[in-house]
Amino acid sequence: MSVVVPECCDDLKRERGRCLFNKEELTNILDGGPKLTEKRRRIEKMLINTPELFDDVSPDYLSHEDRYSNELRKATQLMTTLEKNGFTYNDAVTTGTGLWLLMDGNPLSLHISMFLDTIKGQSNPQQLQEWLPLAEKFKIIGTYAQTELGHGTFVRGLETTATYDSTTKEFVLHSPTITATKWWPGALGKTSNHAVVMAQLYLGGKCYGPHIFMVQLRDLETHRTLPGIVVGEIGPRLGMNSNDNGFLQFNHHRIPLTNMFMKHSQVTEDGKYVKPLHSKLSYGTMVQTRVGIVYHASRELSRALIIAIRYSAVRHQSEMVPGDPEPQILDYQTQQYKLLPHLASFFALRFSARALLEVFIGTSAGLGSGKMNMLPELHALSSGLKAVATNDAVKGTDICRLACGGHGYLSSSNLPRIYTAIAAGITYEGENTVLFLQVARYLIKSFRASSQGQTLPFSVSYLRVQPPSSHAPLMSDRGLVDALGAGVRWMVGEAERRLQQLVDSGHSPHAAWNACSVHLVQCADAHTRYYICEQFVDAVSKLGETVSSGVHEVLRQLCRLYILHRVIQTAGILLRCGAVDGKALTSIEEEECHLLATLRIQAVSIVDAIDIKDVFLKSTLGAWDGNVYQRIYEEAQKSPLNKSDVTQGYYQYLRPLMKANL
Ligand SMILES: CCC/C=C/C(=O)SCCNC(=O)CCNC(=O)[C@H](O)C(C)(C)COP(=O)([O-])OP(=O)([O-])OC[C@H]1O[C@@H](n2cnc3c(N)ncnc32)[C@H](O)[C@@H]1OP(=O)([O-])[O-]
Ligand SMILES: Cc1cc2nc3c(=O)[nH]c(=O)nc-3n(C[C@H](O)[C@H](O)[C@H](O)COP(=O)(O)OP(=O)(O)OC[C@H]3O[C@@H](n4cnc5c(N)ncnc54)[C@H](O)[C@@H]3O)c2cc1C
Repeated sequence: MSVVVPECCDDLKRERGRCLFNKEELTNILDGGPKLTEKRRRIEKMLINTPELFDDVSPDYLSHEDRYSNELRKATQLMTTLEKNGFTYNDAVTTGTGLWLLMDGNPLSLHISMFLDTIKGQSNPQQLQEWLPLAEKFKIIGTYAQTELGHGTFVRGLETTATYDSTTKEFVLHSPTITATKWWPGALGKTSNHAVVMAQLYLGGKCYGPHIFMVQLRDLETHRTLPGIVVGEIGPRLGMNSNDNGFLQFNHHRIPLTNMFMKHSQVTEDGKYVKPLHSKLSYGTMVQTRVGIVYHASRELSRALIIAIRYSAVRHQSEMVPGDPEPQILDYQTQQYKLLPHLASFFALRFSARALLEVFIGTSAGLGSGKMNMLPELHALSSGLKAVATNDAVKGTDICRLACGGHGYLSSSNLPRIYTAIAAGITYEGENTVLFLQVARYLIKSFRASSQGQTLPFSVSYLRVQPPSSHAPLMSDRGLVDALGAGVRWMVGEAERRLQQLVDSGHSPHAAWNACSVHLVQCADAHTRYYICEQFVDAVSKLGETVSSGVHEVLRQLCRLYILHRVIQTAGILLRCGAVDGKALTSIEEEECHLLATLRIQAVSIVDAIDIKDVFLKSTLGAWDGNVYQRIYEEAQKSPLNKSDVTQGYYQYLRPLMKANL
């Protein structure tokens, strides 16, 4: 049974008819300018015209092995299509487009991200010349092998050793225990023939801490594992099952001296160690990846929002007024409250991701000329934003799923897959609590430095002990952001006081730190969100002069909603430090409800402006035409169980049970 699909259902037509702003202009802002929109669309067109990039059968119906092969087929096709058409894999990553065709964890993602980034960021000139062309042309395929069975977070605790043998000018890589087994790296199991491996460097019996090594794992002709190496796949996971996350053990495996990445620290032929300019430069690939994850999280959240908001405009349920037709569920205030603050979050994250990228580019340029002073600021910002972005994207995506009721639980809605993919982001690339604790360390250090009269770097300058008083009226955007800043300053001051009190009463600084760590994580979260609010307000006010009034108004409303929501979430702290009073909070709550109703009218148009095509949304609930029920029904027909009326299971199990004398 198939029906003629209307261009777009009446509900969505009506929603789109109410649009009060120029969608294309908003699309351009989100992309970073009209040229980037145009480029993204060119890539999309090319991909859409490549049928090999699509699934014949939903991966849900494939075996574990077939899922992997199918994803590998698409990933390799994607890389060749991009290359042939004059684009790079980076174009597919930065626009999000290509990856959405593969997104259940694809076996080349670690190669095009962390493997290449390590080669670019950690190689000396000779290494770069040797490895980069090979990796860029896929002559070698690699991954980033750091985490072990026993340690992921605590990089200094890794157990894999790289012991230098000056007689042969080789490193001997070894996994001395079961817990030293590398565990988790994407594409390590079956795809990669190389890996960048984090291992403890030993010279003359002394350990110099974790360093990075280029290691060939498999023969380049036969793809068989090399002697001295055991490698395999770790088995099914919550999601991302089309990637071959792997394990790896070394048994006194030898690699040449020149395979240690030597841009920052070096080992000479006679086994002498040359220190890097900063001891954490070898963590550079992680920092770079965290910057990218902020974008990635915002993109995944936006996919979920498009699906849930379009569906909420199509779905009618219950009676708002007895006897009236069933309303669109988007008309319920509670539905608006579920979805619209997350829509505001998406914009906030997108603008913050851009600001972070600029800090990253600036810091990297500085590193090139030996300037290390921006590194702590970049580490704190990238850690905090990675944690907030993934936490919020996971929460927001799940709320989108719940907001779609039962149908959100269907695989064909694509919400479960978006959720499981982004859920991993809370853990990988630095578990979020751990990253927040790194931010907290920076906050406390900055707060103490300020007490001693030192000038603070820009992202923490508002923490200075005697800040200038805010002149903005409290209820203005700036006034509320200042109030949030005052709240964070109070929290950090309180954390510092508690730490000091514990130390004064005889606790060691480390024990005191652990005893305050719940509060410290809250400080880091609040600080990062304050930064995000600032970036959002700045971005909207800067755009003010350059964009049409309709677009500016929508952005202003989204920014306002983000700030109001944040103030309500932090009400307890803001009341305690006197930054707001109960009366102000009541009016903020009322304003938020009013804003939800205002934004609701534009909600479908706003998600349209995010401009993600149906082939990338892959959702029965979120397609442009709103033809939800027909799509769900047709997807169900593809279930292999529907191939026959009576399944084998009936003959094998059900019938014998029915015939048994129980
Ligand atoms: C994409 C999908 C695939 C996924 C892939 C993966 O997951 S791959 C696997 C991903 N795995 C992970 O992400 C693992 C997560 N774990 C880690 O990254 C590290 O173990 C750590 C950062 C938690 C601690 O590191 P540690 O024990 O070595 O350090 P410490 O705590 O003793 O602090 C000492 C000082 O160093 C400073 N500092 C630290 N890092 C940086 C930096 N990058 N830059 C600058 N500075 C940095 C810190 O602020 C402190 O400064 P202070 O206060 O003294 O001035
Ligand atoms: C899908 C996926 C893909 C991955 N891909 C890769 C990859 O390509 N390459 C790679 O090398 N690794 C990869 N990883 C591994 C990932 O980086 C680690 O899992 C991550 O760094 C967390 O480390 P862990 O698993 O040891 O967690 P743990 O550190 O054991 O965390 C467990 C709990 O302990 C808490 N905890 C730990 N330390 C502290 C502390 N100091 N203070 C307070 N609480 C603490 C954490 O907050 C958490 O609640 C991947 C993981 C996943 C899930």
